[in-house]
Amino acid sequence: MAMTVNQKTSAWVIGASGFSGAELCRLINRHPYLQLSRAFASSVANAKPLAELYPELATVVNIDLEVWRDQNIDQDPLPELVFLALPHEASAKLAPYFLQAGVVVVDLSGAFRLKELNKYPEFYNFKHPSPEYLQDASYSLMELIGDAELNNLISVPGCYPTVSTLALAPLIRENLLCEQQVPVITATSGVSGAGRQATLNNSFCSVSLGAYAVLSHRHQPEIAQNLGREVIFTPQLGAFKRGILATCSARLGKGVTPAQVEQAFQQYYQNQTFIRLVATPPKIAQVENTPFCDIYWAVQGSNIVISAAIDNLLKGAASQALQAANHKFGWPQPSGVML
Ligand SMILES: NC(=O)C1=CN([C@@H]2O[C@H](COP(=O)(O)OP(=O)(O)OC[C@H]3O[C@@H](n4cnc5c(N)ncnc54)[C@H](OP(=O)(O)O)[C@@H]3O)[C@@H](O)[C@H]2O)C=CC1
Ligand SMILES: CC(=O)N[C@@H](CCC(=O)OP(=O)(O)O)C(=O)O
Repeated sequence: MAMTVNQKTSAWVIGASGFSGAELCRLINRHPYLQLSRAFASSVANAKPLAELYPELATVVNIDLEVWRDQNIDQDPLPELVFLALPHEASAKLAPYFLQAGVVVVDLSGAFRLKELNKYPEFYNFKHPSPEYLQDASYSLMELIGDAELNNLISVPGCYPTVSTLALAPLIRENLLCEQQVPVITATSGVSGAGRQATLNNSFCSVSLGAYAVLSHRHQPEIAQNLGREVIFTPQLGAFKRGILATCSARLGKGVTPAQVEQAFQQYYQNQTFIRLVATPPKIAQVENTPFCDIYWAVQGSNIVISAAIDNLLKGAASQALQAANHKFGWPQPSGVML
């Protein structure tokens, strides 16, 4: 049975020891309508106060992490809302149990983002354990879904797809891009995008600006699905902690003017709290630790370059997840999101 604590809606975070999960705990902790009732890690070593893993949260978020066990679903009073900040395959297995118990699931992984089942073995390297949920999952790029209702399974967009889609969607939806020319997206992420688990590739001495997963990254089909057309997407890893800067280059359709481009961006985003249309190319520092996506564009003849930036752990993950929860439960969009 779902639980409401002190008039607030009860929420769990599973994966709270990870980077996105910890950000979520921080945001939920001061959300006016949500109560962070429990938070889970997977390893016994992380069964400790969250602030011991993230000292900056000391006196800010007072919660002890518990070790997640599947029996929690059958044995414990359940929350109304659960955030899954887990590896993709773990989310794909766990989400159905909560859904069957009537709990709203906000999943930060890629487990339910793609509608085509056969993309999972190809891009995620696993056979999907719960394919029947793929079509029902609501993909929550909030600035582009308008007033559409969200189902009980909410799939939060990936970090690169968030910034890339927000940069290109108004132009594509308004039919302003040349059909024959494939948009090219090159995006550089900070190392926190790879999660908290230390590996040689993300260690301090190894990271040096470079491309990876060229023409094979799992976010390519997600961006293409969002935009309804092919893109060339190249992710890069940069030697900084957090943030993504995406550069999108494309060709405008015949006769399309800079004024039409301006109008498209204004029409889509002028009332969106978390999009800022900026007059100079954004820098990562201006969006770091914020829930904003900053978008700049320049047109020369029929060429257009859009430069957009987000914080991967907030707009690319935790704050965007809260935007979706706010929409689902009918709370004002900025609740718990605006810093
Ligand atoms: N980092 C980013 O920029 C973004 C991440 N995401 C997505 O969010 C999800 C979390 O990412 P991130 O925070 O980076 O990941 P981390 O690697 O930092 O954290 C993963 C979390 O999941 C827990 N966990 C791992 N396996 C299991 C399991 N089988 N059952 C229960 N808990 C488990 C870990 O616990 P423990 O620490 O104890 O092992 C940890 O709390 C991923 O799907 C990721 O793709 C989405 C957008 C951006
Ligand atoms: C720098 C880095 O490694 N970034 C991750 C993407 C970030 C992420 O967590 O991906 P989702 O948004 O799909 O969950 C990667 O390329 O796999």
